[in-house]
This record gives sequence, C-alpha cells and structure tokens, in this order.
Amino acid sequence: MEKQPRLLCSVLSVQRRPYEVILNCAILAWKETQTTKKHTGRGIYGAVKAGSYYVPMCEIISVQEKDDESPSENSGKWQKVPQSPVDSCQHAFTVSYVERTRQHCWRCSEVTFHCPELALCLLWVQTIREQLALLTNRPKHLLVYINPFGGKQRGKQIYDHKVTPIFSQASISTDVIVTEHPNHARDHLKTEADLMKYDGVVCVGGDGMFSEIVHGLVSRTQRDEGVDENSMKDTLVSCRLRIGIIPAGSTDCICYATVGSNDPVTSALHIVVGDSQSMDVCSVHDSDTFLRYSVSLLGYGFYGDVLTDSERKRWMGPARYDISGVKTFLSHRYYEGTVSFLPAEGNSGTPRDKFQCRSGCNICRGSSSDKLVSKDENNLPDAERQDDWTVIRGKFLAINAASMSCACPRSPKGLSPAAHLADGTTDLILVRKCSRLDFLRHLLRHTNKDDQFDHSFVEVYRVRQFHFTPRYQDCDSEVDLRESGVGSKRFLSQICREHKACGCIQAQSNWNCDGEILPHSAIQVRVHCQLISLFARGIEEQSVFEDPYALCAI
Ligand SMILES: CCCCCCCCCCCCC/C=C/[C@@H](O)[C@H](COP(=O)(O)O)NC(=O)CCCCC
Ligand SMILES: Nc1ncnc2c1ncn2[C@@H]1O[C@H](COP(=O)(O)OP(=O)(O)O)[C@@H](O)[C@H]1O
Ligand SMILES: [Ca+2]
Repeated sequence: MEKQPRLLCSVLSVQRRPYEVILNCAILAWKETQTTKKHTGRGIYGAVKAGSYYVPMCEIISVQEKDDESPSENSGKWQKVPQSPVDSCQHAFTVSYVERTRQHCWRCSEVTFHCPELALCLLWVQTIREQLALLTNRPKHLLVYINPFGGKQRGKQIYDHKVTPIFSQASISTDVIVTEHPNHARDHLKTEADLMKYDGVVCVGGDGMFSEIVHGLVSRTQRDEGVDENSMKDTLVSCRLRIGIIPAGSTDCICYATVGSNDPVTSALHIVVGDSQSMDVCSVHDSDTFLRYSVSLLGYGFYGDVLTDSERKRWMGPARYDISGVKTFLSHRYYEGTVSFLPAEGNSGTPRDKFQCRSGCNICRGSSSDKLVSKDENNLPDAERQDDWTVIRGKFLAINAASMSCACPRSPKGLSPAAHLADGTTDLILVRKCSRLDFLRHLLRHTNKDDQFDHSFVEVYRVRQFHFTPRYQDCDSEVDLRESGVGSKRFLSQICREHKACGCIQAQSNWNCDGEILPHSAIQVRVHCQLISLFARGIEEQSVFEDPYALCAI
C-alpha cells in the first residue's frame, strides 16, 4: 500500500490497552504500544508482541462520539483510581466498519477508542468525518421500492429490521415505496419519480423486481435522451443512477452473482460504501418492436417452461421452482428452430475459460473502452460484420443466454461460470435433443463442480448478438411432424388448437427473461455493454475473503 501522509497520530486506548492510532486519507490503523508486564516468578517482566490492525477508509461506515460510562467498560462495583494516561481516558469515539465473515458476507463491526481529553476525542471524530465526506461515491439519498410479495413475502420485514438501521447509521435518507401491484415500480420510475433527487435506486425483492427497476430506469433514460428503444441499431445511453439489490426473492441470482451472497446486510453495506459494478444489458426485440431487457438469463425451452409452469404455483414460494423443475424435466420437451449469432471476438475470452469474472475483472475493464460501439479485434463495428454471423438449426431442449454467470444458491457457479458481468457479451448455450439421462447429467452439473459444457450435445458460444426463429412460426404453414413423434403430416394450425387436449408436442416455448415470462418465440437480442451500474463490486477473490483486510494484523 502506498504510504500516505499522516493526518492524526495519538495514543488512545482500546479495551484499556494503549494503542498508537494513525489516520491517513486511506486507512485508520491502530497498533498496540504497551509492553505488557508479565510476572515470571523471578521478578523479571517481559514484552508481549504488539497487535496491529487497520481498516481502509472506504470501508468505514460511520464514527460516533460515545459516552464513556458504558456498562461494558465500567461494569464493576467499584471505580479504579486512574494511575496512568490509559486509565484516565474519559472520552471515547466508536468507529463502525465493514468486517468480512464467511461466504462473501459482510457485517458491521465496531471499535471504540478512548481519549484522555475531550478536545482530542472531538478532533478525531471531526477528522474521520471529514475524510468520509470526501468519499463522493457514497449515496446520501435513495429511492427504495419494496415488493412485499417476493420470495417468502418477507421483503418489508427484511428492509425494516436489517437494512434501515444500517442506512440510518450511515446517515442515508430514503424515500420508500411499498409496491401495490406488478409494474408499480417500473411505471413510477418511468414516468413519475423525480430522479434528480436521488443518488440511487434500491429494490427489495427478487430478480423479477430488479427487472422492473432496470426497465423503469433504462426506458426513462432513453426517453430523456431521445433514443428510440424500438430500433435495435440505436446505441442505448447508460443510466446515471446506480441500483442496489436487497435480496428478498426466490432465486436472487443477480444479487448472488454480483456480490457472492444473497444476504441483505451484505447488500446494504455495499450500498453504504458506495460500491459500483457496471453490468451488461441485453435488449430483446421482435423486428422493430422492443420487447424487454435482460441482465441475467434468457432461457428458451427448459428454463422457459419451468418458469411458465412455476407462475401457476406462486403460492408455494421459492419451492415452486423445484416442483416445476422436476415436472419440466420429466416432460422432456424439445423445440426446433434456428439460432444465428454474431460471435464475440478479440480479447473476450471463451465460456470454457477456467478463470471467472471477479471484482476488478480485467476483461470487463478492457471492454469499457469499446462500450459505445461494439467492435471486433479488426475494429469493425458489429453492424459491418454481416459475414461473421453463424447459423445453427436443430432440435433443442434448452437455449440459454447467460449475460453473467447466473450463480445462485441452487447453482453456486451458475449456468455459465466464466461469463462476465460487464464485457458486452452473453454466453449462448445450446442444449440439443438428447436422452433424459444425458440431460439430467447436464443439469446436475449446474449444481456441482463438473463442467456442464463437456457433453457432445452441448455447445456454447460467446456472442454479441443472436436471433432465434422457431421452426413452426405461424399456424398457417404446413409442417412435417413425423420426426416429432406425432405420426403423420398435419397442419400446424390443427396442432396448435389440439395439442393441449391430445398431449402431442407443443411447437413453441416461452422465453424466461430474468424470471419474467416473455410470451414470444422469435426474438433478436443485442448486448449493450455496461448499460447499468449496481451498488456492488463483483465477487471478491477468495484470498481477500479468507484473509480479511478490513481488520487484519499488519
Ligand atoms: C431436475 C433438476 C434440475 C436442477 C437444475 C438446477 C439448476 C438451477 C440453475 C438456476 C439458474 C437460474 C438463473 C436465474 C433465474 C432467475 O432470474 C429466475 C427468477 O428469479 P426470481 O425472480 O428471484 O424468482 N429464476 C428461475 O428462472 C428459476 C429457475 C429454477 C430452475 C430449476
Ligand atoms: N405489490 C405487488 N403485488 C404483486 N406482484 C408484485 C408486486 N410488486 C412487484 N410484483 C411482481 O412480483 C413478481 C416477482 O417479484 P420478485 O421480487 O422477483 O419475487 P420472486 O423472486 O419470488 O419471483 C415480479 O414480476 C414483480 O413485477
Ligand atoms: Ca456479459
């Protein structure tokens, strides 16, 4: 760490032991100074090795003056007569800071420094506050939307009990809206909210609720900037406001994949310290009609069918996905169609890479300069790479586009473990028709450490754009369904009318678009590099986590 000039340096006491406490603009450090007297039985006193600690300024949450007569410090029945400067410390201040615990979870921890004089105590408090005020990336005023019906319907409780105290401690003020119906948050952001008042928007809920916020903010930004969302060719304008996610949904994939956990306190602390993580957003069109945005999973076939079935079981809460997952797996439906895509080239890596997108990812950082026009290594804009499109026809059990890993508690490394949060690409995973047993093997690899792409029936490509067209696109065309096991040649129009009753194949699936059903089959998708930002920093390397630097021996 670069040496910074000291702002303050004093001997203060922590738990009745003297520490040399140093403040510079990057860290607060405290190092034990006293040579503790130990009686050896022979009249000799020895020195105990001093402990040193530091916390980065950017991870200090707040500083408060403290009444020194706290019961924890002076709980005895009698008061000791002060004999040394340490014993006479009457004034104190408490610093709250981020502490890393297990599995990428953060907690709020505190340390109290006792000072011999009031003036010194006030000087410390004021200087730390001044340093915190220089951290301009921290939000001061937030707009919060709570979905009271997401996940286990505990959104409001989670916010009131776990998040509000942390925001108050960090002096963050909030306007809170508890949503009353689907799309309440989206429409409020799109048309009513006075966004200039806020430094960020927070959603309390699951991926569906996050999707509402993204739609509200992105659409509002395009409208304000005069960008036509219906035009696939238009470059979208990035949103000014960062989004915070307090996980209170069923899958919480976006929170899990950007923070490393689905813990509300951790997410609240990432908001407080003003973290920032850019994210790609896919726009989904049907010809010249804008349909939706997606930041995590666009899934046709298996994941589309799971979602469609699970919506009817919403009353079950998160367990609906397990029931619908098994049911959809047993139905073993496949869908025919054509996938065409524009591969990502240059330094974008591949979905089979062994390294994963982590906090400060170099690949994502490198992509930010290309963000306005997506180009390949020969510097050709996507629009001029018409010859580079690849076309694949087939029968698919699943077509998944993962714009990020899609890691979640059900699948800790995600659908595409090497996908990047902010590289301007999505990983297109094609699972061709195969036996039930093979498909099960593939699905189970989402839940363990084995490579889910290492199957002959699975292909994966890193792409900037893709199109999907189902084979049976409209009900007037004559099709041959013998291969589909239906028997003889028929008209699809008949099948569309009859398949529900007769149990024959369903010609089309729906897209699962970040957990929302998109009742379209033919779509065109384009990735917009780093269109939004989250109050997150990406998943920290395990080494940072196992050897926490927020409070560590130095
Ligand atoms: C028969 C055994 C199947 C085992 C498959 C396990 C694989 C699980 C991978 C899950 C990846 C999920 C990607 C994220 C999707 C979410 O956006 C979406 C909505 O979340 P939320 O709004 O919080 O409810 N969740 C889903 O689509 C659930 C998919 C579950 C599939 C079993
Ligand atoms: N007040 C509300 N009543 C009903 N549905 C709502 C409300 N607010 C938001 N929603 C919708 O609930 C759906 C699921 O929300 P989400 O928070 O993602 O929970 P889950 O993870 O359980 O699916 C989203 O489609 C969202 O639009
Ligand atoms: Ca990406």
